[in-house]
Amino acid sequence: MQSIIEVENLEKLYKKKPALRKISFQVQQGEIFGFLGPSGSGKTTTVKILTSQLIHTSGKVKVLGGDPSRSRHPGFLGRVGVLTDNSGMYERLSVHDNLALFCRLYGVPERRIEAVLETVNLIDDKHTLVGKLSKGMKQRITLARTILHEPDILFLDEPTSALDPVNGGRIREALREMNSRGTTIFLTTHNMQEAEELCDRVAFLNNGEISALDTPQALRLRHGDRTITVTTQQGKRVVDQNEAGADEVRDLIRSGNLLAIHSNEPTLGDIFVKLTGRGLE
Ligand SMILES: Nc1ncnc2c1ncn2[C@@H]1O[C@H](COP(=O)(O)OP(=O)(O)OP(=O)(O)O)[C@@H](O)[C@H]1O
Repeated sequence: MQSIIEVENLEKLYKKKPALRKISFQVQQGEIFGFLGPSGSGKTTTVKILTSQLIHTSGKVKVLGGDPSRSRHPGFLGRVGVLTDNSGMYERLSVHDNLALFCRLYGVPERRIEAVLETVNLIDDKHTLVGKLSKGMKQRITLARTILHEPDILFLDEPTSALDPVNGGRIREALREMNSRGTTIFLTTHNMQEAEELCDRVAFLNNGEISALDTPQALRLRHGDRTITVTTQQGKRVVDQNEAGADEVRDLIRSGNLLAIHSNEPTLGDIFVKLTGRGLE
């Protein structure tokens, strides 16, 4: 697979104070890459550097083969989508008319409007004024605008923060659909459940440093304690996942005393705390 983002020893100082401390990572084409970290860990700073909104202090950054800070290299902006908090929508225009404006701006045919509204599940609100939309719907029309020009990479900074579970779920569904059609997604979040659900790989960012980077499954395997909890009529008991534990579980099944078995796999949030000594919130 090909790297679509390459970051090497990236450092960012704000007035001599480090926000990113020489981090390195690569994102492969077609993946959903999660950047997880608590508030102030450097997620937004990273997204801004990768999308040419901020200049880094030192290190190498390549997005789509070029340095975003220097070049706005040919085709860069046309191949990248960035979802930010600021919707920039006209409240007195309908959903359709807002998107039609952006179609003209991007040089995209208006037939794309139907397709993006399908993706974000807003087709029934095509003629609703943006000012009348709920917060979750506004977030979805902003996503629709971001993907009008079919970007190769989509950068999302906390896309579902402040959304209720239903609207958050709709955004995640839309992201999965876009990813299945080939869009690479770089997602920052402090919502570890969102990361577990969506991401092929995750990086843990803490205080401007990457403390782990792998698939959620590999992280769980590496940091799990390989035990299971069995529930019997007498209560709960933790059993090691080894031969002695297997004998114990077999005996419980034979005796008819076993009520439930649960794996004790850690969540990404548990692993984050274990590695960094702090939570994600
Ligand atoms: N313009 C700025 N000037 C000075 N310091 C800044 C500036 N922007 C960010 N910082 C500092 O850099 C560090 C990283 O901030 P950043 O916004 O990248 O973190 P974040 O992980 O995105 O946090 P959040 O989840 O709260 O948005 C923080 O200590 C922040 O105070």
